[in-house]
Amino acid sequence: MLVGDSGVGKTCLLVRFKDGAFLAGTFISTVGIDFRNKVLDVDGVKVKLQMWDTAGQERFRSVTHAYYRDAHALLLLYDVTNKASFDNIQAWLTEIHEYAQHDVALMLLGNKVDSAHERVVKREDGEKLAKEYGLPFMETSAKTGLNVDLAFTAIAKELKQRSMKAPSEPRFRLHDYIKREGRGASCCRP
Ligand SMILES: Nc1nc2c(ncn2[C@@H]2O[C@H](COP(=O)(O)OP(=O)(O)OP(=O)(O)O)[C@@H](O)[C@H]2O)c(=O)[nH]1
Repeated sequence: MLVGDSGVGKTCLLVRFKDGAFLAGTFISTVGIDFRNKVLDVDGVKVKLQMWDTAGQERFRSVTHAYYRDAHALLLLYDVTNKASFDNIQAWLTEIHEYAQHDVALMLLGNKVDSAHERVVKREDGEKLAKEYGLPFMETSAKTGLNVDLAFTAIAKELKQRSMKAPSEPRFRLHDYIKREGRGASCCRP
């Protein structure tokens, strides 16, 4: 499930991952909730991701609350060109702790890094916040595709590991994976 303020790029990130395209131009805000499926091959196993795109607007909050409970993973986004969206991350985390399962896989993403001139949230600020909460963190761009596949693949690997419960397999470590694979990605252990 993708969550975060309105306009941070949740729908665009999802469309980039699903279809490899970027929705440039008019911003059409999500109404309520929407979903898309994608089947991934994760180390030889087919993983079907059902990805829920939530509306960031406050007026739809009660709708999205109902979906947290069933989410296995959450991508929490802010927009690096919008300070308020970053400042609101703590409020989103409070909401997540209230409504989501306590062991939900959670990742923090700072989106729109292609807009270098408009950036107001430094990468280090994202890293610091992620470290504070023990979250894996990456900067992404739905426009260029930077780290988009990586974010979803890392989550898919984590979910596959959790559902297979194969003790013989080496434990998948999401933090280490994104640190190794990410372009400009970083991770922060608690
Ligand atoms: N430059 C740039 N623009 C982006 C990026 N991702 C999204 N946008 C733009 O940001 C605006 C909002 O994108 P959406 O994906 O609709 O935002 P959202 O988070 O789904 O918004 P809500 O549905 O209201 O919650 C659109 O005009 C997009 O074109 C990105 O990575 N880079």
